[in-house]
Amino acid sequence: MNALRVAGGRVLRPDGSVTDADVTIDRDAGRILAVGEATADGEAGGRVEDVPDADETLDAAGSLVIPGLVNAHTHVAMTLLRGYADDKPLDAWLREDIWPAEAELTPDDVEAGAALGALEMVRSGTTAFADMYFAMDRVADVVDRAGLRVRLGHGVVTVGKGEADARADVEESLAVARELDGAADGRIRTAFMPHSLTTVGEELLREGVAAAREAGVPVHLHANETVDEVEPIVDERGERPIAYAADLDALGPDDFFAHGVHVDGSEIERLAAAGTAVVHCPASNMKLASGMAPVQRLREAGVTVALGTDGAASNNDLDVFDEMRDAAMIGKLAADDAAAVPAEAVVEMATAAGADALGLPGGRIEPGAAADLAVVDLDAPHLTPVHDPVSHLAYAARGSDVRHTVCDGEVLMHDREVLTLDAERVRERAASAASDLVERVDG
Ligand SMILES: N[C@@H](CCSC[C@H]1O[C@@H](n2cnc3c(=O)[nH]cnc32)[C@H](O)[C@@H]1O)C(=O)O
Ligand SMILES: [Zn+2]
Repeated sequence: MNALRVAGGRVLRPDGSVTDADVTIDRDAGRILAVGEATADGEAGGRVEDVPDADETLDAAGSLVIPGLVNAHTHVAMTLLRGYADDKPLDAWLREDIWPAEAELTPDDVEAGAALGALEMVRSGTTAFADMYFAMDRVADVVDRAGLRVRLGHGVVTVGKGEADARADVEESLAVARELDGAADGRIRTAFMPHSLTTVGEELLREGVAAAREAGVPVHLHANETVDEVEPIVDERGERPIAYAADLDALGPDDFFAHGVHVDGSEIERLAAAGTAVVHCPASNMKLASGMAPVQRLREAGVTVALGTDGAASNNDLDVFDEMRDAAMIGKLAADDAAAVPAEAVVEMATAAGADALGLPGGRIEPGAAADLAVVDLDAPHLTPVHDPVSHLAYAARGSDVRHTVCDGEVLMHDREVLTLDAERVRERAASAASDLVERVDG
């Protein structure tokens, strides 16, 4: 066996406690073998028996070992549009700026943007994400190379398209979902991804969801993001969006919806009963002034709530630490209660709940779990003193505090050096793709 030991750190356990422990990983299996009490010489010992000698050790002294963070909703190649169009509401932002720019994006551009996003995620301790975009074979290549885990899908938009183009978009999404599932040694999983309940017509939604059920892949879409999106559904159908989703058979236990900002009590009950997860994207919701998701109420009702950055054009970064802080802050404001959405809750949302929402392994540091973790350097002024490491994760730490990132037993970043991607090249390529893109759009 090839063993990797993350030694000498403090480990965040699934119950939210933090203990001094070494984490021993079976690299071949990509699994955590043991979480042992650390001894003076840094060897796993104490209560853990039969822990193999390490072939490689990652130093975690003075650091906090946490599950790899999960970014449960993004459009990773949108890093190319970071800062391209700001300060507009969703509908105008998409129609006036983003969609016209995306119409010019080539598969090479998507690959360049996805590589930049992957670099950003590895550097900030994210090991798994959900991605809705296009040219998904290119995104899959990047994920494979970067060593990350993903649930990806081709996003379908049918508004403004003719029947043939609309149908082809649905077929593309289903083909991606069928063909890429299980790629990269199983690190790539897929979903059918209609963009939203208003940007895809009813007939194609119904057909696509039925085909997704047949293929055994989940459904991921944007739901209840803005008032402007909820109103037409209510006006035309006389039912709320989540009821419409249920009517489409899109409200299943493996499905996960982004946003869930404007959900009423009946919709919260339906989501909870169906076991459909909600991906809260607080920064995007604030930036586009979409509204405040009722996170505390969703969680109290038993809905699995994960965290997502959404695309870098509405955030404007892919740092899940920021998302934890934003979720806690806006959650308190929305509930008018400083005790709402506490530190432990957002940490759980960014780890175990994220993995559960996406149906991916990871999210917990315990024997048998996927070896996906991040090591956060606590040796920094803004993290001193350490009264409560969980508080720091939620409120004070940032992505740049991550020293090491491990996914599926592979070290993706070691002492802030990304091993799987050439950081310099990735940045240069993305910057030049972005400036060429803007020239094409404006010219
Ligand atoms: N095949 C589609 C592409 C859809 S990908 C998913 C889409 O979601 C868009 N998007 C990004 N952030 C958000 C958001 O917050 N709400 C809704 N859509 C978003 C993104 O720009 C992208 O166009 C087409 O032909 O246009
Ligand atoms: Zn989105």
